[in-house]
Amino acid sequence: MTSLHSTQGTAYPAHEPVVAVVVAAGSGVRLGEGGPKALRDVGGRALVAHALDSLAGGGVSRAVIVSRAELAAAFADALADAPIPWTLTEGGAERQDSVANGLAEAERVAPDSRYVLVHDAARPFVPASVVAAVIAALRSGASAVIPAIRVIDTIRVADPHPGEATVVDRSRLRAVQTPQGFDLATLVRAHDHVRSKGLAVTDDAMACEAIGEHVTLVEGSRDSLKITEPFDLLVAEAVWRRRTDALEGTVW
Ligand SMILES: Nc1ccn([C@@H]2O[C@H](COP(=O)(O)OP(=O)(O)OP(=O)(O)O)[C@@H](O)[C@H]2O)c(=O)n1
Ligand SMILES: C[C@](O)(CO)[C@H](O)COP(=O)(O)O
Repeated sequence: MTSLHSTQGTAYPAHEPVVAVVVAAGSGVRLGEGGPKALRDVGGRALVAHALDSLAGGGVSRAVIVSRAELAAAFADALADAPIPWTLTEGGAERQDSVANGLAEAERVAPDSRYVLVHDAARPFVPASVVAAVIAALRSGASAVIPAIRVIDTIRVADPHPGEATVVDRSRLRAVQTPQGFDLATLVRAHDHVRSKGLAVTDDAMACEAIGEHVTLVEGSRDSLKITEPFDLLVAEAVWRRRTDALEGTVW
């Protein structure tokens, strides 16, 4: 029997499909040499494959990977044993352009998906529990959901005067992660809006706020670090080793 979940007066199946747009079209300049970032290896598996494992574990049913067409064969290799079906589409100059392209492809390949998660391939080790929490918040009626964590350093805002900076109250600060979850039609409308207005956004929740949507926070995870610089790869290796050890019963 299919159970139904009611959101704003409309009934939807509780386990309707969720599509993810996984952006992987960046240049990876800060990571440096070693090939496309999403195809870099941790624990014998490409980062994009780890990302799909995490998304599938949390309840995502199919994925649109956004990258470069000339990497299609390499992605097919890396994702030969992916846990969910995926398709590849071309990226754009900025992350927001890549997301917009991915959304168009998601509407094409997954017209039955009411919800979309937008995820950085550069965050391969997001725990499945975080993915599931984002989806649960969407199913509870939120239209835009972001995972976020507290900051652990004292933070200062740099003043215009060189060498001077002002402390800010870090108890109110949050570092924002992905996957960010949305009602698919709302996010498409948000991206159309920011493009037509020429607005630059660094994440998709910002695009939704630009059309007046409320953004809901759920707890993120430090495991979900964004692999940006070479040091981050070392941390990712450690996160992966801890996970593998946990599966094998080794205590850290
Ligand atoms: N035009 C772009 C830029 C970024 N991204 C993706 O957005 C995510 C977050 O970007 P970041 O980690 O900052 O990656 P890069 O842009 O690749 O890094 P860099 O700035 O060092 O080149 C990554 O998964 C990246 O592939 C994308 O799909 N298209
Ligand atoms: C979307 C994001 O991961 C949220 O923290 C982040 O903004 C992406 O990184 P970028 O360097 O801004 O592309």
